[in-house]
Amino acid sequence: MLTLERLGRRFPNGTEALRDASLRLQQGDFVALLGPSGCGKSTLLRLIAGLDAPDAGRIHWDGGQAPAPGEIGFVFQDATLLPWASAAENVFLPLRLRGVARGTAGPAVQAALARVGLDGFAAALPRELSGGMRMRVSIARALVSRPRLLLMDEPFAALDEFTRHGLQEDLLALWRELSCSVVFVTHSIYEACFLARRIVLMTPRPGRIVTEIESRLTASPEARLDPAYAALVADVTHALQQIPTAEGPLAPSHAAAPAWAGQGWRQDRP
Ligand SMILES: Nc1ncnc2c1ncn2[C@@H]1O[C@H](COP(=O)(O)OP(=O)(O)OP(=O)(O)O)[C@@H](O)[C@H]1O
Repeated sequence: MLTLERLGRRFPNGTEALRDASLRLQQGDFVALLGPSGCGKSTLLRLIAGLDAPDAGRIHWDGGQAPAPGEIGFVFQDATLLPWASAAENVFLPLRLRGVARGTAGPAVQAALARVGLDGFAAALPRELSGGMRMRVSIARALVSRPRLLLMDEPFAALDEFTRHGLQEDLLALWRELSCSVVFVTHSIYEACFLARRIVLMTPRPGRIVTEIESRLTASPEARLDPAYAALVADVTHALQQIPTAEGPLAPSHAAAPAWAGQGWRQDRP
């Protein structure tokens, strides 16, 4: 679907957020970008979305053409809903901005709300919804144009654990149903391991992609109780501990992986 070739981004204030970041994304992938705070994960997502431009390297879309508006959905950490507009109006917004008439958009808006379990809440205002429901509206808004690629920037970070688990499971179901690709930014090793088929690890700033671990877990709620999930978490934790920084390895412990780890398939990058 997309190749990122040695992307670099230095902001006008001199902050070098990314250096030589390379990644290949296939249609139908679910990739988690995992790395410490400030390592450039959001910057990388914004470059993919076309919301910012790299200073170095290039982004190559298969077929040579960047996606049309609506082919990429973006979900942020905050639900970012219009507070005065109903759930349905918020979901309609991206279609409205593209000139789609309200009447024509109605079925798509209803379907998107139903897909995230909010059929009965079309008329509700954001303040009448819980945090998890507001995030569902935000996801419905990203899905309403049936994007090929869904970019998610720590969408569940502000939610309680019960809500987060529910939304993670719903997201997996949506991903399977819609067969879109997902790039998901997170700080959480557990979240990355539960959701993603490919867990991509980044160095501290300037962010580079150093290691990738492939998950062989079944994408289902039961995976949380699978011993292979714990083993994958151990693999990723160990790989993070190995990431070199200017001050030494990223984590204080440089211990060997536990014997029961090793379910994931690891590929180090140059
Ligand atoms: N517009 C900007 N101008 C200057 N510096 C910026 C800008 N945007 C981001 N940065 C800096 O670039 C670095 C990477 O930021 P980014 O938000 O991509 O990191 P992140 O990995 O997503 O962080 P977090 O996990 O904490 O959200 C940070 O040091 C940040 O302060």
